[in-house]
Amino acid sequence: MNSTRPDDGLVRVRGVAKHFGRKAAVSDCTFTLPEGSVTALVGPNGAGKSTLLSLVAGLVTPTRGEITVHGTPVRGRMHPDVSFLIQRRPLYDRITVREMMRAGGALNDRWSAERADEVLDLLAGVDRDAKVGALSAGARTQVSIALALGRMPKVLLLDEPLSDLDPLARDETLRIVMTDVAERGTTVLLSSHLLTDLGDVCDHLLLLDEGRVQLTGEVDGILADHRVLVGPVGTALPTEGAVVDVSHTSRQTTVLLRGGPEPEGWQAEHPDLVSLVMRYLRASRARRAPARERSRTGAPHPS
Ligand SMILES: Nc1ncnc2c1ncn2[C@@H]1O[C@H](COP(=O)(O)OP(=O)(O)OP(=O)(O)O)[C@@H](O)[C@H]1O
Repeated sequence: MNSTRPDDGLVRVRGVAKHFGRKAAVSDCTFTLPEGSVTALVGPNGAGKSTLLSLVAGLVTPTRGEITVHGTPVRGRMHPDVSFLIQRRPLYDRITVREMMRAGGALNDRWSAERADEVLDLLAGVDRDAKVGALSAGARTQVSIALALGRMPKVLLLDEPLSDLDPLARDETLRIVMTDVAERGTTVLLSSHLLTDLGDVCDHLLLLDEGRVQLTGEVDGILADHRVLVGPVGTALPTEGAVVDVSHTSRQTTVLLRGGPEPEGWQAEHPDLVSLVMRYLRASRARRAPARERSRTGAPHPS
């Protein structure tokens, strides 16, 4: 019986940190992934996304904190309900797709050849007799996803599944993942820098910066909690809510505001996912930039 209440989330991460020597790759991360949710994991290079995915997968042991899947701790071992597609698809190029699938069956205690086959049959289908090394980047990704889903996971972790793919292959890869979500209610955590591709498929967002969670929750709620304000240069910044990012042209100032009432003197609208994340990323870069850069972009000084 599943002892996890729905509002507990299928995946729970509490106070998790991971240090590599003196470097904190992930610090004090707390979030939940509700069952059946599709979460975009975004953040600048080096934010800790791959480390966080490896922690949830159980491939890396946290320095502090606890991760559970379905109430069972994940610590230093791959959880049976989790599949992880790592960034560099580890496939054997010299064998055929059929042999690769057989290897998948031999290496996993729980394996559905039928499920893996279904994934290979999606879209144009993958030739089982082709050598893995001869496949296109899109077909390689499809084989990797077939191997991941053949394990019948409840949680699918994807690290940059769309990198190196052309727009059609990106779209098709996301369709394969979303088919699994629709048919089996799989919970997905997916890291990517390709924000426009994520907007259509992700209902939750996890934004990391310097190893820390900046935003987490339902996309709709996060967007509703933010406003993009546009006003003439010199308009006083809002005093309520949190100013995330400020940018100027010669005539107008644009502000990303989190929370607070709609301020007077500004034109306000809620951002879309891409503009929200872009403004957080720019604010993050400005925080790390020298003071000279901060004064050029008008970004707020780190508090
Ligand atoms: N095995 C390791 N040993 C030492 N440092 C590491 C190790 N793995 C990651 N790091 C460091 O931890 C930080 C986070 O790295 P990580 O790869 O998780 O970031 P990321 O958000 O996935 O980056 P990218 O978008 O560039 O893939 C970086 O500073 C990285 O250099």
